[in-house]
Amino acid sequence: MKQIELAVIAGDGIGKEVVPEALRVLDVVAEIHGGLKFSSTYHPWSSEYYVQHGEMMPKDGLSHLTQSDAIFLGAVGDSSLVADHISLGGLLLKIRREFEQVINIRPAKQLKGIVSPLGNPQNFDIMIVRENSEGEYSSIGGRVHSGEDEIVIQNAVFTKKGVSRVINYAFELAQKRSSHVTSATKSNGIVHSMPFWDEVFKEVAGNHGDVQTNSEHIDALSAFFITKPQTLDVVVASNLFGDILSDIGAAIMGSIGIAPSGNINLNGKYPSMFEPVHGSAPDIFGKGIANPVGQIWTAKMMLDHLGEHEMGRILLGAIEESMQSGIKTTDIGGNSSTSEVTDEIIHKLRNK
Ligand SMILES: NC(=O)c1ccc[n+]([C@@H]2O[C@H](COP(=O)([O-])OP(=O)(O)OC[C@H]3O[C@@H](n4cnc5c(N)ncnc54)[C@H](O)[C@@H]3O)[C@@H](O)[C@H]2O)c1
Ligand SMILES: O=C(O)C[C@@H](O)C(=O)O
Ligand SMILES: [K+]
Ligand SMILES: [Mn+2]
Repeated sequence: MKQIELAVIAGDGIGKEVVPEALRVLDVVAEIHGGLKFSSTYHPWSSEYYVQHGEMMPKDGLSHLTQSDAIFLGAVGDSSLVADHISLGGLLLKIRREFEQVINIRPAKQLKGIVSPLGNPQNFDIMIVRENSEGEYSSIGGRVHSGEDEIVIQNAVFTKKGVSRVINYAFELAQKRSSHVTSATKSNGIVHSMPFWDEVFKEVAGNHGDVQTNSEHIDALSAFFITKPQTLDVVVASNLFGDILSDIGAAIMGSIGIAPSGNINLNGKYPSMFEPVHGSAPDIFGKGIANPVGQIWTAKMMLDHLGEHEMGRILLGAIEESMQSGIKTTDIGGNSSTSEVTDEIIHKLRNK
């Protein structure tokens, strides 16, 4: 029996609704597999936890996660309780950084049974490779003086190590796909970091002669996601550009509610973390209508990461069959509840 230890952080808002649903699905996956068992350790770290304890997680919180095979997270953020930069900084971004989850992979492709809002979507299949540890998300800078004299500085950090690492990852991934990498740049306006990004991209491209490349400014590339997504394969981007592109990728698939992601640790020192692209969606929390597909597809990515590719393939098939049968939440044009969608996915899984 292969025992998989999961550290589970449902977090805030709809994270608390979709994580239990995906765990229900994973238990069925284990049952069908026959030789697999998930054992979950739940951590209540969230904005509510902050209100009670004055911090998003205990001081030794990370040490509770190190032994797990993977971290399975929902969403973090409840600005009615804690400012977003405190809640995300104290939990989500802290885990990404301290566990050296330096790459964030976010697929955007058409799923059977889900209608893209694009008029002519032409079967796109994109993988966004987002730098996940530095760039625009660096907490370097500060605020001085006040009122009309206030000065605010936010620095972006781009290291040779970090940039070449994410670009190399993108090229290696492209070699397993359609062998094409698009770089998201903005070297016409951001005059230090982005020309540097372009140089590193060229250098890495030179070592991967079999991979086709192009480089697009982020504004134009954002539009290409809408006008010609079928021309994109792997898209490599800095932390902020990758964040924005992944919401566009989710939108052209049909909803932010279905997009999955993996925060990948490459050096094996710490576990990787899997979470949907979406946040805590306070506008729909508590209504039972959150789309669980993002969290369940995320579970599929986690299965792949844990070497269970066959189960991952079966799970994605079950998601697509459920969507084709019309059991969907309202964000993708259905009228089913969160748990009805999960039940249908489980039903399809059992009939595979
Ligand atoms: N990785 C994360 O944990 C993460 C990601 C994004 C935002 N956040 C946080 O979440 C909070 C809300 O942020 P936001 O509103 O910018 O983004 P959001 O992704 O939570 O919501 C954006 C819109 O998408 C809808 N939506 C999101 N997930 C859905 C789902 N599963 N099913 C159906 N509809 C869904 C919401 O109802 C909302 O209309 C903030 O505190 C933010 O900081 C966290
Ligand atoms: O990384 C962020 O900015 C948080 C959230 O928007 C995400 O995409 O995970
Ligand atoms: K999330
Ligand atoms: Mn985001």
